[in-house]
Amino acid sequence: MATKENEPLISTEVSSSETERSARPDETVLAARDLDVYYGDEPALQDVSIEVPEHKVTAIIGPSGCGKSTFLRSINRMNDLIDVCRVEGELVFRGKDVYDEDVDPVALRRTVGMVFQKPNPFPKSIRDNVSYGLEVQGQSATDEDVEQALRGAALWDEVEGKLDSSGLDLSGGQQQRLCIARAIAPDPEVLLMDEPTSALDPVAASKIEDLIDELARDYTVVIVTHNMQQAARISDKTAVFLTGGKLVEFDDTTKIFENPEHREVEDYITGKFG
Ligand SMILES: Nc1ncnc2c1ncn2[C@@H]1O[C@H](COP(=O)(O)OP(=O)(O)OP(=O)(O)O)[C@@H](O)[C@H]1O
Repeated sequence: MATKENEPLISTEVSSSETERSARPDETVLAARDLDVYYGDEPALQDVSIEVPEHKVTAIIGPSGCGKSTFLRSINRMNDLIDVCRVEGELVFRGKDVYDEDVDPVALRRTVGMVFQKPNPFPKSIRDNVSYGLEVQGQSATDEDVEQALRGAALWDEVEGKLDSSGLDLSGGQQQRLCIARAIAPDPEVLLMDEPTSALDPVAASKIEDLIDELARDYTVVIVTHNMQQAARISDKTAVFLTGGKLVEFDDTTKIFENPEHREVEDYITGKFG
């Protein structure tokens, strides 16, 4: 759908590191091919095909109930925990279908970590929260591992010297960065983030956005967000799901926000529906 020249629907100003990232060629690390997901007989995703590029930020946007979280949970098989959920089609990570019988979901979740909407640290010390990320995978965590993960989550400077205090005593934004530290401790390749800033105040949210930009240097990030400005600011690629769990458009973020192909996408982005 063409828009008037020089009139983007949403401004997609990018930071310098995003420009560096955008200049890198896309190398697919994760691909959904004709993916269908059902809850009982109800389809939540229909015929979704998408190629997620390595070390870039891919945003998943769309109205409530269109299957964004379902898609994210399909990638690291969190949907396995829902009895009525059934997956058809392919979800290939580094050439291997994650639904193959010989894939261990726990090992998969080490490589494909997840951060949720509401910060959910355990009622344990900051150190134990981070160590858990490794210990759940059967590895022990050294002080260096803990420091490295906290540094990676841009939290170290705020918690150095109080690693034994409770993770629950941190602010909401710090708790979310602690959850990110827990997710990156086992050194995953992919980080799935399900609306990671929607429970935070704008300052805390902005810190997480900056952090996501940093994280994309080391990890491939897939983020679900309701906030279109956020998707425009931080992502390289954007996938737009619309009602019925269909992927309507997937392209460079600038293209999606400045000149989408589909009228439904333009209507969604300009707030005409959704
Ligand atoms: N555990 C479940 N059991 C049955 N149906 C479910 C379950 N989880 C999600 N659904 C249904 O699947 C569809 C997609 O839900 P999903 O949570 O993936 O959408 P979403 O786009 O992430 O929504 P939101 O933006 O509101 O979080 C919805 O119709 C929802 O009701």
